[in-house]
Amino acid sequence: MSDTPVIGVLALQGDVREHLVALAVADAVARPVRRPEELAEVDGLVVPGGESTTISKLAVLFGVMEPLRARVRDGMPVYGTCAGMIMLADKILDPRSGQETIGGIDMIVRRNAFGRQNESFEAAVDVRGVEGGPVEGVFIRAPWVESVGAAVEVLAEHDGHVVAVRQGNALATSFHPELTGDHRVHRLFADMVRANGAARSL
Ligand SMILES: NC(=O)CC[C@H](N)C(=O)O
Repeated sequence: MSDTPVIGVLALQGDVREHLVALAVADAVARPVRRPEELAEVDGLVVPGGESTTISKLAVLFGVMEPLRARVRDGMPVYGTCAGMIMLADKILDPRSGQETIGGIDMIVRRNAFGRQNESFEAAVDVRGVEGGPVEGVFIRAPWVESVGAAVEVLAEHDGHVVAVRQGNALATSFHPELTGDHRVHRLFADMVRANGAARSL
């Protein structure tokens, strides 16, 4: 892999375009991914925000769910925002019927958790590993992380709830940095993809 990683955005449903733009700003080559052949060609993957039940069902329909699980198990860097965070949870509370996840992060996530209190809101969030002050967290019917296993690093909390985590090469945020002009979290992820590529070519 050259210094410019190729990062896919799972393009089944959700805010794919915004992630493609954010990744390009973060000096990655960004591509939509729908099919297993496209997944095989990327160095890392973003799972966007949207509606997690729909993304789950379409992933099964497009035959990409098992390949996604295999690549995440194999250590491909992956970043999920909002619905994407839900997709990366090993377990979700109150899943809709037929809703599956890719998994990869040992956490239990509650869907629409902030929604009951506050449908959508913005808040300054300090994210460990992101330099230069808090990021603007855009929360839209956002999940929160109810509990995490020992291998999971908590990167941020809001109102006493965990909203950003990392486990190895998997990163997830409840909020949507792709909807702001501040792409520091995407840079952090692009750096994770670069570091993973460098480690593999040793
Ligand atoms: N902004 C979002 O991605 C919302 C996620 C949505 N509430 C879900 O459960 O999938």
